[in-house]
Amino acid sequence: MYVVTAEEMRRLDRETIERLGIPAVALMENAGRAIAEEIIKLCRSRSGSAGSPRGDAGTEAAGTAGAGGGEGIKPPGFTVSGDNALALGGADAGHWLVLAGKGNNGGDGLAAARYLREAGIAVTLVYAAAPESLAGEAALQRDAAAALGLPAVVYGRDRVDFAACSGIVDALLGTGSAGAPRGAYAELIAAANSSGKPIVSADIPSGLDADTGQAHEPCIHAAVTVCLAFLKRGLLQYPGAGNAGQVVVRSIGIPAALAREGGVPVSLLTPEVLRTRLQVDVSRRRSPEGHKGTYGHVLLAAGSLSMSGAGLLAARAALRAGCGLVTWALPAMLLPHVIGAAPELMLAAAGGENGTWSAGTAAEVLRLSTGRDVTAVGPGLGRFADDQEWLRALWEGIAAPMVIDADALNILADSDYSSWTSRCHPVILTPHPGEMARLAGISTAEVQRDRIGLALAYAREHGVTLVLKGAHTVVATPEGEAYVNITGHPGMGTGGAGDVLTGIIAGLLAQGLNAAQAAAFGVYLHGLAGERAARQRHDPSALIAGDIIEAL
Ligand SMILES: NC(=O)C1=CN([C@@H]2O[C@H](COP(=O)(O)OP(=O)(O)OC[C@H]3O[C@@H](n4cnc5c(N)ncnc54)[C@H](OP(=O)(O)O)[C@@H]3O)[C@@H](O)[C@H]2O)[C@@H](O)CC1
Ligand SMILES: Nc1ncnc2c1ncn2[C@@H]1O[C@H](COP(=O)(O)OP(=O)(O)O)[C@@H](O)[C@H]1O
Ligand SMILES: [K+]
Repeated sequence: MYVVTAEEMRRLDRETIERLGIPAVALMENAGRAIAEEIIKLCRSRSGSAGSPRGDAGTEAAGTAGAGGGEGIKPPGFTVSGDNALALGGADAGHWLVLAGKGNNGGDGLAAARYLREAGIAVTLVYAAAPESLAGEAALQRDAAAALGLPAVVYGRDRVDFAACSGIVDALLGTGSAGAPRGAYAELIAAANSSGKPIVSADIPSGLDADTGQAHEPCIHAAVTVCLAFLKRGLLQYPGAGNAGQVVVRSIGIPAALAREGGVPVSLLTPEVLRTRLQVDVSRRRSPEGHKGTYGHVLLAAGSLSMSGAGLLAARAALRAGCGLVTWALPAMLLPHVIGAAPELMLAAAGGENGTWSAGTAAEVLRLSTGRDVTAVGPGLGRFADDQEWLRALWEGIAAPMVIDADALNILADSDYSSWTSRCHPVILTPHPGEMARLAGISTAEVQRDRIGLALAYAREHGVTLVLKGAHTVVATPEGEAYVNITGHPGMGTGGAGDVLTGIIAGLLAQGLNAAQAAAFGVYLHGLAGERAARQRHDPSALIAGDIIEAL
């Protein structure tokens, strides 16, 4: 599933209209119908009649519906069914307010209003601006609604009774919105939010930045957002993702092929995207003849006296991710204490005698990395004298992919690593927002302001695969593509969860996945395992990092 900016969306709209010759109003009709269908679905689920509604009398009259249930197989008969998607199926019809802006987002809402009326739902149009100010397709929708006799009021001139309605369609502002909502728009958004009524937003909640996910003041709090054609970046990024409610992406006649051909760089990380865009074998088939040598060997340089557990978590996660062998290099003093903690691991003393790392251990890590398929560094590493020289020696000397996490990222942030000899093998960086802030030399708040945009830019500029962790982790590649993950949950905000991810990604790299595949699939599996682990406990907040490994 493609994820677009407002600008990309406008380009795809234009191409559909100008190159394919589909009239703009046809797209708007499809949008209106999709919005109405989702509202009807919401009405049905709220009134408990979620089952497929029967259409016209024809279906029942044919006498063939309801085969099964012990009645045996009935012979096929003549059937007719209605447009079930636009039928209330016994749900309370209610009365909806349609808040319409003067742009095309408003036009979508006006088209939806006609379909709602068709389904038997009473609608009142609430214009944010004088109806005469609407233009183009939105004006056409205004006139169609008027010709049909849909009641309409103008905000500021007429009274709007929010208390009496059953729900609100937010068609005030869409991808053409700029800055914080002004005037009547702001007042309508505030009134809709405080009404307590369910709000269904057309395309994006009004007041949301469609690209960054920043919520202006005020911004609609939607129960459902019917996103049109392609998912907008702002709906995936917090806080916007929190304002959107349940997001449904509906097709309106803009072919996905246009996004593909047009090089839209961002996708939602789904099994289908993993299979098709990233060509990952998500079934993780193993050859019947496979042996531990087939599945690769991870070297992990991690752990120190106060953070040995980080190394252990990463090492165990790499094994659970399916690699053949894991060697954990750690400070010599720790080694006797972790023997047996995970009998499947191989241990190698590489650090200083006092349980910490030292610059002089780089030579030993380099030696250990020979013949290993991947080296992961960072979990529980700590900082030490001349650690920049240490990391530089590994960066320049390890002839295999590297995963760099935790304190190794902080070392990198303190280094001018663009001046280091460039590597022939890929690097995956896995920062959380705080580490990302140090790497990019900005504040954490600035990192969170547009995670997708930042990840794309940083990965391209530095030639690395970047895993920007946190809710909706972004994986960005040096080639300028990005994948946004939505597996996982806030219960995974627990010490060591990131170390587990490092191990998973390293384990996948060892099995021959390329950097983008290992990062994306690793992030996806990590979130999925977190979900599964949470289900096994009574509350997601009880999750600890080790549970994620066991759920892999
Ligand atoms: N064929 C198509 O094009 C398709 C379009 N589609 C739909 O159209 C939407 C995009 O429509 P759009 O480009 O007309 O912009 P839209 O979001 O309605 O807002 C523009 C209006 O808002 C106003 N305004 C702006 N900022 C403001 C603020 N802060 N506070 C107050 N007012 C503000 C601005 O007024 P101005 O500032 O220019 O006076 C202008 O009048 C898209 O999200 C989707 O729903 C889809 O159905 C697919 C087919
Ligand atoms: N709200 C959330 N939703 C989904 N995943 C989350 C959420 N909070 C944290 N995570 C995931 O948990 C992991 C935490 O990693 P990190 O902060 O590096 O922890 P640590 O350094 O303790 O190992 C990351 O993979 C992150 O994406
Ligand atoms: K909207």
